[in-house]
Amino acid sequence: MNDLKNALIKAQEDVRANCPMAPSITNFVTIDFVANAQIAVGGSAAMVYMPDEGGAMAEISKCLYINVGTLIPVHAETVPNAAKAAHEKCAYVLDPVAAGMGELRTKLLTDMKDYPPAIVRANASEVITLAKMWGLIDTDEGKVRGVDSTESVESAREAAETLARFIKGAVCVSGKDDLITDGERTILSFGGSEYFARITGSGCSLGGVCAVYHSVTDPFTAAVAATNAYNVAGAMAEKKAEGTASFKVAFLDALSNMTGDDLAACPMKEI
Ligand SMILES: Nc1ncnc2c1ncn2[C@@H]1O[C@H](COP(=O)(O)OP(=O)(O)O)[C@@H](O)[C@H]1O
Ligand SMILES: Cc1ncsc1CCOP(=O)(O)O
Ligand SMILES: [Mg+2]
Repeated sequence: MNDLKNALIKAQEDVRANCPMAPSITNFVTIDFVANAQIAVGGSAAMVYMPDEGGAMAEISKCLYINVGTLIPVHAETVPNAAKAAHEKCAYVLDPVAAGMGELRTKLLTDMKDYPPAIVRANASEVITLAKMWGLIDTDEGKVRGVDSTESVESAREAAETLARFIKGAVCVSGKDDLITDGERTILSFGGSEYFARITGSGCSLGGVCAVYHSVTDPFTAAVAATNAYNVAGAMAEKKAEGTASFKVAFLDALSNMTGDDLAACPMKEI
């Protein structure tokens, strides 16, 4: 655990020192929150849409963020172009929002098996569904109910570990407690706030923040750094919040003051 804590401290220092740009192809609902969270932790944001833009961004950044939350026809070209370019030239974080819903989403996510992300950040249902889609596990679990999870974080452990080994990266399953694994090590990160489940975009923005940290460190450390940042900042924000809107503001404030020591102090447990 001490090695991990030191890596978290270094990751936060490197992000603040280098302000890495982690470009996103992300949904229209939460795009502003994603950009603001990325900037708050010390990174820089650039949101793109067009079929040639993800490839161009893969040339000038270390990690892209792809979130399939609100698909429109242009994404049929934009998403695979960006994912292929990022897989070859740098890396990408995937949020498979509402995996299993609709033909285009299913095709885009299924095809990503051939050019996988370095980090999958999703809720339990989405992680189980993606692992099933890629033929990595066989289970009756993984029922899709729009963008929210119907499964517990613990029930996604096998799917997450199998997926992490397949992508040779990390999987972060979010929920009340968050599970992060690289297929060898699996940890739980604690904290956060129930307010997260009452605002939209906490999951989406967490994926964008994973991409910022993965621009300076390995997938597992990056996924833990982002998750711990949310757990620490979420707990701080809850103390100030008077409702969901003031929670969101206080959360971004806390994220913008995040230090490496805060990330290392977040309660974690190896399981
Ligand atoms: N009940 C909860 N208590 C504490 N933190 C939570 C809770 N529900 C979600 N979170 C946090 O909210 C963020 C987004 O997770 P989640 O809501 O599972 O993603 P999604 O929005 O994609 O379904 C994560 O940082 C997670 O830890
Ligand atoms: C509500 C909604 N609909 C399509 S994408 C989206 C945002 C989901 O955000 P999150 O999974 O972070 O709550
Ligand atoms: Mg989500």
